[in-house]
Amino acid sequence: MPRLAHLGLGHFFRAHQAWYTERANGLNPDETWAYTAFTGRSPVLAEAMTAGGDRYTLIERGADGDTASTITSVTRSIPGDDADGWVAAFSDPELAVVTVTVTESGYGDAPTAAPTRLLTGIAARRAVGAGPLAVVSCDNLAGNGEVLHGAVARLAEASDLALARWVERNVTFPSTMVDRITPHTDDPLVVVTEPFSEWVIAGDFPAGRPAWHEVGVRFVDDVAPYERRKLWLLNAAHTTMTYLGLLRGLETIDQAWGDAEIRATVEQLWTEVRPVLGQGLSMTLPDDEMDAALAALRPRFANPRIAHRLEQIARQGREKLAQRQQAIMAARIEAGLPAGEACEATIAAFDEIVRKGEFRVD
Ligand SMILES: NC(=O)c1ccc[n+]([C@@H]2O[C@H](COP(=O)([O-])OP(=O)(O)OC[C@H]3O[C@@H](n4cnc5c(N)ncnc54)[C@H](O)[C@@H]3O)[C@@H](O)[C@H]2O)c1
Ligand SMILES: O=P(O)(O)OC[C@@H](O)[C@@H](O)[C@H](O)[C@H](O)CO
Repeated sequence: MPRLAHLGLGHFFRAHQAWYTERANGLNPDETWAYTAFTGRSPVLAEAMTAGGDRYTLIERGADGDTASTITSVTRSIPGDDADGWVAAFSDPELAVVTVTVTESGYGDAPTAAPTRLLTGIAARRAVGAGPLAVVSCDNLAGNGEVLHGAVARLAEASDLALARWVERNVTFPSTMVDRITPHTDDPLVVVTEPFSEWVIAGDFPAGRPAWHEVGVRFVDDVAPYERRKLWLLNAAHTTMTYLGLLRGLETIDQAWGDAEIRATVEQLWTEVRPVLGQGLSMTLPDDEMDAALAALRPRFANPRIAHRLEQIARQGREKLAQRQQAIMAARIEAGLPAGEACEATIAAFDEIVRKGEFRVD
């Protein structure tokens, strides 16, 4: 039985966590790890993956060409509404790690959101004495592990105090910084992503994990400075390019980056972010790490072949702005600085898009 489970089978999981696992398996053929992957909502992708023998093609699309590989680390794909399949996966003592990518909206208290479903699985696991587990959020949320832990703990405390105690003793919620630009594609068995990839993890894995550390994953004591770096430099820049770009009739990130005024606004955003990047954190990354991140970001945004659509990034705009531009502005104001023109311009563009009603931002 697979020792890994995933909630939120989609594009990013297959370009990132499943890809790292595939590579770790390649280096450790005697100790391979496999995934059971559950969709978050619609069953369509699980059905397509099953019909395709759970093998899919990952295309790493650089500015100059493609590299294609077949990924086999997902061995079972299950529709998210298969409650029996979910309970069976959690009841298996072999299960060691559950990764999660359900978007920002998947952390609420709806029955279909991640916390409720995880608690159902964890309760089943406790009932059969199947042992400890790591639950790893891989969504673009600040403090994603803490957020998920808090949500699961609150639900447990409200329903069953003994279960809440069991969660505290047996389930860990590592925090992660995840990065790999992965646009959505139409073919369910083909995932297109960029060559760049990063995964930084802080936290314990009480039942073990794949040898991700052998394939570039960094294990650190505190992931917050890495998350902050990525969220405020990359994701905030995506948000700025998206709303400014849509207002100008542009369609993709590389087009927005190619617009001199938008590019200048992004560079201005990075200037606004820099003095507050470490604010409220216990450590700040060294300047040269920031410079390296920005030097890598410019060609990533310019990649003309990745076609990352602004309409995709525009979704869930309010949640994203709260974590990105509004958080940056709050940090600047707290530091006695002006709120920041690039952040204000992004929010004004978002408001204009909402007013016009041409694009979905919810
Ligand atoms: N695509 C990227 O470039 C990228 C990069 C880094 C991180 N991420 C993170 O991964 C997340 C998913 O991205 P993706 O490209 O895989 O999207 P996707 O649409 O391909 O897959 C999203 C998955 O989440 C599920 N889901 C969505 N909303 C949900 C909800 N409210 N409750 C429960 N399940 C829900 C969907 O059913 C689906 O299984 C992003 O929101 C982001 O946090 C994505
Ligand atoms: O994934 P979202 O929807 O939070 O934001 C859209 C993009 O900014 C995002 O997916 C990036 O491509 C990604 O975070 C790169 O690692």
